Amino acid sequence: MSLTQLIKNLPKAELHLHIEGSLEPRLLWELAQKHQVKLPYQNVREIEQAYQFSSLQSFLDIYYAGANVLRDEDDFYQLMWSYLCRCREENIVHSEIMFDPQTHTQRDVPFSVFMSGFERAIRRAEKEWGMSVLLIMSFLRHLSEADAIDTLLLAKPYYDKIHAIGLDSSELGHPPEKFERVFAKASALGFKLVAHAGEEGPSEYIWQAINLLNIDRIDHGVRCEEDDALLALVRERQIPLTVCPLSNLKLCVVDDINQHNILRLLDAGLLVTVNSDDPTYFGGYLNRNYEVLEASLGMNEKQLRELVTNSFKASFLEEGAKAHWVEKIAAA
Ligand code: HPA
Ligand SMILES: [Zn+2]
Repeated sequence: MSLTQLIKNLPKAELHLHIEGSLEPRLLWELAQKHQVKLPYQNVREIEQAYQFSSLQSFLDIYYAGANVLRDEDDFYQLMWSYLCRCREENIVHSEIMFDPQTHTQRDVPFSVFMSGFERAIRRAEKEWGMSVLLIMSFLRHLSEADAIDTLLLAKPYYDKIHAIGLDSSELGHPPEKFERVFAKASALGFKLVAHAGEEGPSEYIWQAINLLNIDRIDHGVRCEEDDALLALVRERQIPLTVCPLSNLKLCVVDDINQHNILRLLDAGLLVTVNSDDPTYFGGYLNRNYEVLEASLGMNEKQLRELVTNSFKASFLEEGAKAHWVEKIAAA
């Protein structure tokens, strides 16, 4: 079997996916018409052509503008449903999905609207094909810690629907230490913790995410390689990194995909995983990210199997479920 076929066939978990970053240009266009939101584009093609980025911020500006078409419960249902159907096609059997509540509450779209849309789609996918989904509520780091604390309080009626807390948006100038207290509160409430660190920001931000926020997992983290002591710690503690190759290319975190360090980190014994981040903006869903590693970095079958196995090991699934999928991968 070719590696491309094996990528398709293996059951996979995705651990770093922003649901707002899975908004397809066509749905964006349709929802803009539905709600009479004026877009700076004349058609779907022009939306696609606007997805050229030079930095994280240049992407975030377009990403937040796109999210502005999400207004009612059915919009959030359709957004989630489209991604989950894609998971089914790609054999992603488990996904830990981030959402940015502040992107919506700031526009007066309340928790009840987006949470019920998400939930309706998730229940359907669980029922129809047994997919498992966990939600990660992410704070926008360009906003204040007080705003994050308010958001944590607003989410109270939905705590049983949320598994983990995350931190995303503009990294530079917004270090993890800014959110130390709200992460401590979230931890006391029993949430798992993740944070974007070391994507555009320096390795110092990864230290802070580990030592001050006590995260269970680092999103991106590719810049850990710049600090030997950090690299050793991440390896020793097996702190998972949710790496997103196409995202790193599109946001110029790496100049060339041939220079990506993901396989070097894997071969050095780190618990690295492959993810799509914001697939409609970065040119590919999960399988495409694996395919790029084969085409550009020469990923072999052993490395592929390790990466896919890691996606379950690094997940927040219970040990029994992890062992189940690890066995399935070995047998496939
Ligand atoms: O890759 C990302 N980094 C930071 N914030 C984000 N919000 C969506 N995607 C990203
Ligand atoms: Zn991300």
